[in-house]
Amino acid sequence: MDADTPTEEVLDELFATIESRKAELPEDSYTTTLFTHEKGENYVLEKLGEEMTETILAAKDDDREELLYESADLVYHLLVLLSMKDASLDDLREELKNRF
Ligand SMILES: N=c1c2ncn([C@@H]3O[C@H](COP(=O)(O)OP(=O)(O)OP(=O)(O)O)[C@@H](O)[C@H]3O)c2ncn1[C@@H]1O[C@H](COP(=O)(O)O)[C@@H](O)[C@H]1O
Repeated sequence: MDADTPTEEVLDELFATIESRKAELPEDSYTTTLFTHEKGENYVLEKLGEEMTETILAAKDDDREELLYESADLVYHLLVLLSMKDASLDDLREELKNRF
């Protein structure tokens, strides 16, 4: 993903990057550390809990900038979890669509 990615394609690009990290496990990648952590998926679950808490605190503080920053951390870690469980962004879209 780079700065030229159209905004509406960012989630797809991010998920594709996560899938690529999962397949290739490059050494200098934060995403790789999530896929290879000694605590396994529990580490990602802990990170999700932390990011959720930080998101809630930002909302309670009415700190819009922090809310967006922590929400982005939360969404990124959620996408890593979906990838870890062999679910895709399209699976998530399908689930949401079924609720219309
Ligand atoms: N979107 C993200 C992304 N969001 C959050 N993070 C990392 O998630 C970690 C969050 O951990 P913490 O909350 O402990 O860190 P923090 O935010 O500095 O600390 P707090 O102030 O929130 O407590 C940080 O190390 C962030 O760098 C991310 N790391 C990577 N990505 C994307 O994934 C792509 C691939 O990244 P690599 O795998 O590193 O190549 C990147 O190009 C980005 O597009």
